[in-house]
Amino acid sequence: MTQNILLLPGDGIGPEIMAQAVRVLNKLKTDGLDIQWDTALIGGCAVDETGNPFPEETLKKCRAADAVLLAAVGGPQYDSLPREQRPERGLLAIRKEMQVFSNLRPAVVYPELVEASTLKPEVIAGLDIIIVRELVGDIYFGEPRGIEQRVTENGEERVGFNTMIYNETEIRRIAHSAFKTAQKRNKKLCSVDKMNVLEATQLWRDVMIEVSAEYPDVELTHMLVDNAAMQLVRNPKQFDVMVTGNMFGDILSDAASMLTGSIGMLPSASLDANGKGLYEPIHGSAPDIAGKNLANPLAMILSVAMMLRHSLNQTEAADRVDNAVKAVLAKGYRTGDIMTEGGIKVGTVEMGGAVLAEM
Ligand SMILES: NC(=O)C1=CN([C@@H]2O[C@H](COP(=O)(O)OP(=O)(O)OC[C@H]3O[C@@H](n4cnc5c(N)ncnc54)[C@H](O)[C@@H]3O)[C@@H](O)[C@H]2O)C=CC1
Ligand SMILES: CC(C)CC(=O)C(=O)O
Ligand SMILES: [Mg+2]
Repeated sequence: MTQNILLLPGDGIGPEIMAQAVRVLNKLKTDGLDIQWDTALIGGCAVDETGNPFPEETLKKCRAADAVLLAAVGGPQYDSLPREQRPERGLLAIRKEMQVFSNLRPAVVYPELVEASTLKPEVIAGLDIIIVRELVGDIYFGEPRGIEQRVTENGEERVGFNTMIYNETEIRRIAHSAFKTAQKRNKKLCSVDKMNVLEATQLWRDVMIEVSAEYPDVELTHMLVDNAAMQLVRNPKQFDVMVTGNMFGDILSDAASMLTGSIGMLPSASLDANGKGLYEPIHGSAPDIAGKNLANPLAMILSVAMMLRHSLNQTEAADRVDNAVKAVLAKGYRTGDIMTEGGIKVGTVEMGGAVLAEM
C-alpha cells in the first residue's frame, strides 16, 4: 500500500534543505518505493498566508499522513507578533497534536568529520550517543504562562512567568521509550534532571527509578543537568542513551551537535505511542544563512532515513540513504559548517546532488 508523507518546508533554510530531501524521496520512488507526498504550510509562511502558524488544512493533512517531515520554522521578522501567531507556536502545536512525546536525537561522529569538531579527536572519535527528549510537556507547554502587570516587592511592574510541570504518566511513557532504546543499544541510560532545586524533576527522577524495576538489564544512572552539560563536552563517550525533559533536551542536544562537527548533522525522530512520527533536523531556520545555498542539508536527509526506518518500515531504503551520506563524507564533500582540510567545498544543492549520486 502506498505510504503518504506530509512535507512541511517551513521558513528560512527550511525550503532549501527540504528540496534536497525531496530529491532523495524522488530517487527512492523512481527506484520502486511505494510512497507519495503532499506539502503544507507551517510556521512563518503559514502566518503570512493564513494568519495561523498551524492552519487547519495542515492539521488535516497531518492526520491523514503516515509520517510527517518538517524542515524548520521561525525568523526575526516574526519576533514581534503576538505569541499565538509566532512560528514556534506552530511547531509546538503540531508536536502536541501528533502526541509525539519521544524525541530521539542521535549524535554520531563520522570518522571523516572528527577534525570538524572543536573538541580534541580523542574526546569525540567514535562517539555514538542518543538523547531521548520528552517533547510534549514541561515548561514549553505548562500553564499558567504569560507576561502581566503585578504588584511585587518593588511595586507594580511586569512579571514574566512559565510553569515547569510533568505528571507521572508523561514521565512514565518517556521512561519506557528511553529504557527500550537503551535495551536495543548498550543497556546504559543516564537520566538528566535538576532534582536538587526543581520539584517537577524530583518527580522525574522518582518515576525513572520506579520504571527501572521493569528493565533490570539496563543500568540507570542520574545526573544533574548543569553537570551533564559539562560532562558532554568533557567526556561525551561516558554516555550512551540520555533521557531528559523538553527544555533540558533542547539545550543539551544543540550542545551535543557540536561534538559531531555541526548542528547541520543532527536529525531527529519524534514518535507517538504507535510509531507514527514527525521527523526534523534539530536545528532551526538559520536566518543568517537562508537563501544563500550555504545550509548543510545532511541533518534533513538523515531525518528522511529516520522516517523510513521508524515510521515507514523501509529499513533497506533507510540504509541506502544513511550509506549515501557516509559515502559523500568519505569522498570529502563538505558544506561550510563541516569544512575539514582538503575537503571539497559545496553548497546545499551540490551536497544534495552528491548524496543523490551515491544513491
Ligand atoms: N525546529 C525548529 O523549527 C526550530 C526553530 N528555531 C527557530 O529558528 C530561528 C533561528 O534560531 P537560531 O537560534 O538562530 O538557531 P538555528 O539552529 O536556526 O541556527 C543556529 C546557528 O546554526 C547555524 N545552522 C543551523 N542549521 C544549519 C545548517 N543546516 N547548516 C549550517 N549551519 C546551520 C545557523 O546558521 C546559526 O548560525 C528562530 O526563529 C528559532 O525560534 C530554532 C530551533 C529549532
Ligand atoms: C521552538 C523550539 C522548542 C524548537 C527547538 O529549539 C527544538 O525543538 O529543538
Ligand atoms: Mg532546539
